[in-house]
Amino acid sequence: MAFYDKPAEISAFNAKFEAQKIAFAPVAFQVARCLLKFDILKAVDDAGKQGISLSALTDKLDTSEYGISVLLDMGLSMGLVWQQDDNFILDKVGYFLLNDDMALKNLDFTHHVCYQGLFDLDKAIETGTPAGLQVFGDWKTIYPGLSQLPEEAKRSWFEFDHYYSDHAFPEVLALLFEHKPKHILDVGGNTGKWSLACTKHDENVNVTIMDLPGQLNVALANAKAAGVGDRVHGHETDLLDESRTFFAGADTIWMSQFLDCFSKSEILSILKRAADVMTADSRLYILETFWDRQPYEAGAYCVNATSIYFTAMANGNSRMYHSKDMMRLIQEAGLYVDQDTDDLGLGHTLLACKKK
Ligand SMILES: C[S@@+](CC[C@H](N)C(=O)[O-])C[C@H]1O[C@@H](n2cnc3c(N)ncnc32)[C@H](O)[C@@H]1O
Repeated sequence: MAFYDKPAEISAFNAKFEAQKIAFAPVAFQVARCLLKFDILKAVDDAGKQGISLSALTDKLDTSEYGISVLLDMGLSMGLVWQQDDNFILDKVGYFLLNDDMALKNLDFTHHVCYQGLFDLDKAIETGTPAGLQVFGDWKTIYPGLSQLPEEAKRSWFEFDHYYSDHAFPEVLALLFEHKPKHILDVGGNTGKWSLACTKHDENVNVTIMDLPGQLNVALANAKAAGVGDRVHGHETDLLDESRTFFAGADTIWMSQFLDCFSKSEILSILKRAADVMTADSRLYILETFWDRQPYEAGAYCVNATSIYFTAMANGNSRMYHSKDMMRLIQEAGLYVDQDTDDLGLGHTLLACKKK
């Protein structure tokens, strides 16, 4: 990690400007979203290097002249567009907002899942509960409610989750199958994407998905539809209930983007229960995005911002961890890290653990 280890080199004058940007950050966010939603940025992009005037944009688009002008003027201040004479021209940040799929997924998730609930971030911090989640329902954590979220929130939650894991899965699949697993326990298997990838990769492997009932039903239906229903099995559980033990028939345990859904004490309890069903030959794989292991500062920014989703919306007590915290918990649970691989997928780390 080559960032966050020295004070910013910035003048007081510019630092004061940065403080104003933070004060108006939700405004900037919603302006960016509207410039995308109403195709204004796209129309500016389509106009190329010579750009396009406000009146030409008004003729072209369904949005009012007032709407376009007020959004684009803020777009100038945000560096999304620049102006030459009367024409607006797309600038670099605007280009990436329009074309970078990670920025689009993050924006979509922030708007549909987090935005309203973030109003209650202070209450979440004070109470250690996901106080923002009440905008969607009365669940203790977001996970039992995932399949019942409003349509747009549900779509963007799954797209966000899958965007990150989909990028990592092809690379980690090869690493996992180096050890020729026969039966994989996919803990928090969600919609079954990993189980389907494993059963496609190896025609003999079996997978048992352990998850809450809502997700498990969807995952098993997906496995059946993919023709691998006989090799993808279900084990319904709620791992917040410490009396629930792990499925014991697997040689390999897989936890992808899973432990970040739990507090440190919950992780310790989960890892101890995993260790209880492991033998000296078993392997437990943990795939996570640790903020300190990101190759670029942009990655650490996204990972730390995602932590706040866990605080306000998901459960009020979990986060994207520093890798040292996870290492301590792994040790305390009676396991050790046998293999530690960074820079997989989009800033993912794979920890292969064995029993001490
Ligand atoms: C962030 S998703 C990870 C999905 C998938 N493993 C991936 O990499 O894309 C977390 C998963 O953990 C499950 N989960 C959350 N809380 C749980 C609990 N208390 N018991 C069992 N599963 C839980 C959720 O239902 C969800 O499927």
